[in-house]
Amino acid sequence: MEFQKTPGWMDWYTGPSKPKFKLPAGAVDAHCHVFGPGHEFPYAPERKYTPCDASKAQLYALRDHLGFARNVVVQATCHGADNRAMVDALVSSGGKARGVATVKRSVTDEELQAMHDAGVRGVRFNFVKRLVDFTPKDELLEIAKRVQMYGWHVVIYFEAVDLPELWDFFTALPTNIVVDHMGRPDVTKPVDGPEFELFVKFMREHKNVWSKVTCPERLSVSGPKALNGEQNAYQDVIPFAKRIVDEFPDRVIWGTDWPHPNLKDHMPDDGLLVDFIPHIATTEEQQRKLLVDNPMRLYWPEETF
Ligand SMILES: O=C(O)c1cc(C(=O)O)oc(=O)c1
Repeated sequence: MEFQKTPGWMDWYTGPSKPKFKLPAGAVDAHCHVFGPGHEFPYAPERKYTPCDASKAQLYALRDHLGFARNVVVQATCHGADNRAMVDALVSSGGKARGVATVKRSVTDEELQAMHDAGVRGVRFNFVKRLVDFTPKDELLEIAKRVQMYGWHVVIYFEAVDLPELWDFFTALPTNIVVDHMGRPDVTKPVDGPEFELFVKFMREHKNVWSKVTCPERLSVSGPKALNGEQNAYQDVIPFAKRIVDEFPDRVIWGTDWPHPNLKDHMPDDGLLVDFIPHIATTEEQQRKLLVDNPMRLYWPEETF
């Protein structure tokens, strides 16, 4: 099957630089995706965008180039609840990748068990309206209760303005919760203003809530962009991510978000994105927790003690 990319689609950056920041041994890229390839793993009919292909081989080449040891491959919305491309990436990783799936209420126990055996450790609930159609909350709660039996967690993706309305649902979830991209704060608002304070309160009052301190390239308004050797990229995102790392050092993880779906302004050099990390996790201890200890606890708990 031939797929036409969404008009204006930005492809991932080829030939990323080598990071200047040396990742700690065993670092995990805990948020990335595979797209297709479409001829092998067709994009879902209900998708809201059609991406360029981004294969497992290309993802794992990037892992090695940047110096990561492992990946967490998160089901992208362009594949809907058809997890084959993501699961295929996991089973061909030699144990170096685990995953987060998207499932419907109709998923069977056998399917959940097969995904668990392949390395899936979470499900993703998406509330970003441009990416998915609405799923009723009682369905999601039912799914959360079922995956809890496998020790999985729930990844949630939402916009900061929607947190008040989603609060009661999120705080009723029985599993660990991992928030994508810090709940997408509007970084033109103050880091200690009411919107971000609500997110901090969410984490402070609920010890089962973790955050990915990811996607400065999506959230930044001021830049500068992670291109052309820039070592001080995305200045306006730093106070937000740093605040979360400082206050919750044991509940944060980091990932590239490669291949960066739906960027409109620029495609970052992934090597320079890695160089963003020491601006938000400023001590060696914070860096080790963010990149190794925390993602290992969530995704490879059997290897930690
Ligand atoms: O902001 C986005 O467009 C986006 C999309 C997806 C996805 O389509 O799964 O995943 C992400 O992490 C971010």
